[in-house]
Amino acid sequence: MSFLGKLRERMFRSSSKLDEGLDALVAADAEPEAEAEVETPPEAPVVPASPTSAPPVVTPSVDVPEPASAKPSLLSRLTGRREAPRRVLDDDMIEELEDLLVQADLGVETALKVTANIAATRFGRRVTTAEIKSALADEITRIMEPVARPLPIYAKRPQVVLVVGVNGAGKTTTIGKLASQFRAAGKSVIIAAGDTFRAAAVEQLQVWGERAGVPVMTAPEGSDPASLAYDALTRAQAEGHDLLMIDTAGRLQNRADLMEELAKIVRVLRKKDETAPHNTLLVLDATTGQNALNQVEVFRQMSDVSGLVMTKLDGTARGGVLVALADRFGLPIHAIGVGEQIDDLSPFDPADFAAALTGSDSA
Ligand SMILES: Nc1nc2c(ncn2[C@@H]2O[C@H](COP(=O)(O)OP(=O)(O)OP(=O)(O)O)[C@@H](O)[C@H]2O)c(=O)[nH]1
Repeated sequence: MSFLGKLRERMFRSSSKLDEGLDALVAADAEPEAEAEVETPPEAPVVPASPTSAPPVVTPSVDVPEPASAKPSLLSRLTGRREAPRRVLDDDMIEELEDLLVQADLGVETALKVTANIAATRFGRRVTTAEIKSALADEITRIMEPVARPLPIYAKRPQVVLVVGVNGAGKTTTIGKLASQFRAAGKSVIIAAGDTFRAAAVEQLQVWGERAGVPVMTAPEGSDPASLAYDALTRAQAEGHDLLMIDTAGRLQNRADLMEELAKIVRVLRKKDETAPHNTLLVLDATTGQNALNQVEVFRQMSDVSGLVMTKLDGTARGGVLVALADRFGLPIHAIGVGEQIDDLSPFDPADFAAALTGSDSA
């Protein structure tokens, strides 16, 4: 199955609220085709309806508005098939679209920006659901394109990747998936189980290490994570590994302690390599919706976050938060998690994501 197919199937398996909402948006107030009378924007040229032309092809990039009072095409009258319902894009519809986007976790700021851009070239026009979905997908793609960047791989060996995020966000799983992908790409990887306070977290990482075929360095429960990080970097250098991935604790309950713990890990890593860590990956759980924005703020205060991985995009209708994140922070999005299996981590493709989120066919 193509990535888009898989993403679509998984991302909103439980419910595609935005997709359904957009369908309802136009259908709710659709005008009978032949009766719609709206004012054509004065500056817009009017395209005469040709009696022999096919039903209008809906493309968001066409700036020429539909004639407001267009009758059903000859083809649709002959075949008796209904054309797609249309609704005038007016203030009411824009407001409803904004609400829909806010509900889909794009956040108020991003929702307003996106709808304003859609309205800029279409206000007063009679639009179909497909046109709105496609326009929305284009806007989302435009926001996301600058941030869609795979985890950079440097010539520097070992490249140290610090992985941060709250408990349960999917750090361990993501480290396992990434390690497996890097191994498949011929890189040698070593993992350090830096959440030394939770035996279960260490065990889980060992399971993932086995699955990925990658060694996992551990330390006794309750020992200093910075000391483990130091030992792990020493070993990675001695054994010539390409990548060292360091898991960390995610106890936000005691923010000051966590901040000190992360700072200390960075300090000791720099004793061995002053350029380390080379990446600080923040793992976020899509199902937390807008809370993910707060987590970025908090972790940016605690560490030098260089990129994001968004997990659990399968089966949530809250994936829109990724758009808000891209719009607000502009941090690179390296990958997205779409399941619990080892190969369920995909590079982030903005057009595919936008198509899956909106239910559009434009990708
Ligand atoms: N559906 C789904 N589940 C995921 C994904 N990524 C992680 N999970 C699940 O989320 C749960 C938490 O993942 P972990 O990797 O243990 O999270 P963590 O951040 O390491 O959490 P702690 O070990 O508590 O610090 C596990 O049950 C994973 O299987 C994903 O992309 N999709």
